[in-house]
Amino acid sequence: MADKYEIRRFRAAEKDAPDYARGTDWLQAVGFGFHDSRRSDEFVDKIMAMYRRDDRELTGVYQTGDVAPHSLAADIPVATFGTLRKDLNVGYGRQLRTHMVTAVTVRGTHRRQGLLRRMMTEDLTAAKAEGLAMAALTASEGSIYGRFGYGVATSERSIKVDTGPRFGLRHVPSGTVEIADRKVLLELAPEVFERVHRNTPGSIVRQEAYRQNVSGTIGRDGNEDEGIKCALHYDADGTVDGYVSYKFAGWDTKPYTVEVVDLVAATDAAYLELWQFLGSIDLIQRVSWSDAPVDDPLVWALSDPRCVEASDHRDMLWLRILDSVGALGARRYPVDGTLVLGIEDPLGFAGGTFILDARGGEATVSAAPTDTQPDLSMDVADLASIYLGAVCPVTLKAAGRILEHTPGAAHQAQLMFAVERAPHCLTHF
Ligand SMILES: CC(=O)SCCNC(=O)CCNC(=O)[C@H](O)C(C)(C)COP(=O)(O)OP(=O)(O)OC[C@H]1O[C@@H](n2cnc3c(N)ncnc32)[C@H](O)[C@@H]1OP(=O)(O)O
Repeated sequence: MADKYEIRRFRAAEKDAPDYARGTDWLQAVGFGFHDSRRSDEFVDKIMAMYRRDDRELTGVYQTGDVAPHSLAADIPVATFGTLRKDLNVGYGRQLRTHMVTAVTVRGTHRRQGLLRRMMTEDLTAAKAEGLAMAALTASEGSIYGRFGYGVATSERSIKVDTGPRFGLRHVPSGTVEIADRKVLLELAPEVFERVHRNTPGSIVRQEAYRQNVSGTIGRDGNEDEGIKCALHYDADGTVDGYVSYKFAGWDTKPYTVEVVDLVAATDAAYLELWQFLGSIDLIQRVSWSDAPVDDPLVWALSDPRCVEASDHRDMLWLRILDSVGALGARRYPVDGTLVLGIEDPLGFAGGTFILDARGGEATVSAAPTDTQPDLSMDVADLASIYLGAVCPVTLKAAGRILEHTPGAAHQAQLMFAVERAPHCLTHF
């Protein structure tokens, strides 16, 4: 395979740079892999500008020999892989620089020849060599990434909220909500998100596309999205501490529905009061949101919790630990304790037996002496799953994924890996 394909890595170039076309070819290959329509040159320009702001690295796999007559040219990659780096909130406000993997595609006529495996192992090897302890992705299918050591670390779900007569929250507003021009979100969305990110375990800093999309500046087709509407929440001092970006689903959708595009609230009050606003929109009987938290205060604040119809509970953030000592040492632990963790890593990045000793919130992590018996043993993917406190080690033990050698160790891990509030990741990438 090595001589049939060549891997090239590069950054998105400036519009006038000679190698700008390399990035646009790469992007068209990504679009093809996800069954998108071919994007206009103007849209591609906008995406490339956003990629430059994120400082993404683009990886393409190219055919080295002659391509079949009439088929796509050799400079269109047969496989793509993109990466960017942002901070992950690992609980109690602590941040861990994370290698984010996205835009993974292999052209159908070149699939199952090991191209994904080659791109992934080379990329993770390079990230580890640069000192990163964590990689992350969001997956198109649940069956692909476990083999590479990724584990599900947060989940999300879709909700439909009945905003008819039975809708009502047990909450006395402390702030106010006003409608704004959607364009204000270009500036405000990153500011509000930054506050939310600091408060939310499992949150990853957002890529440039978010503020463009939620403000309707760059819609799904690359054009302005005039359907986007925006409401801002102000605290008692008049500071914007939350927003909702939303769209009306149209008069053909019954019951009449508003779809939440993005709901970001830096305080509990802002969250509930934005829902009070959504529940009060005239002519609307339903509000839907596809990125809702699994553990949602809305349900508990409603007088009638059955106003919320939840569906499609699904994996969201997948983590891949590249350095067990680095990742475990980055966390804060709410209870004292010592655990010896035996970690299997088929790719050889993070395996070994480690002593995790937590005192007063801080951890000391060290490689255990040879022949030390672990309290718990697990695959590196399972360590990733319990890392943010969203997946319970006792449940993974019950599932046969974590082996408990010391009675009570799984429960001890549950207590030690707990975080201050339910993890939720509002960043899709
Ligand atoms: C982070 C993201 O971007 S998520 C988006 C992922 N991309 C997509 O879903 C787009 C459509 N799919 C594709 O482009 C390709 O089929 C990919 C990228 C999923 C797989 O690429 P390939 O080059 O065919 O994978 P590769 O040959 O390296 O396979 C590696 C292993 O994964 C397995 N595998 C690959 N794809 C899948 C899948 N969809 N489901 C289950 N197993 C899979 C292979 O069987 C192989 O297993 P093995 O090593 O045990 O033999």
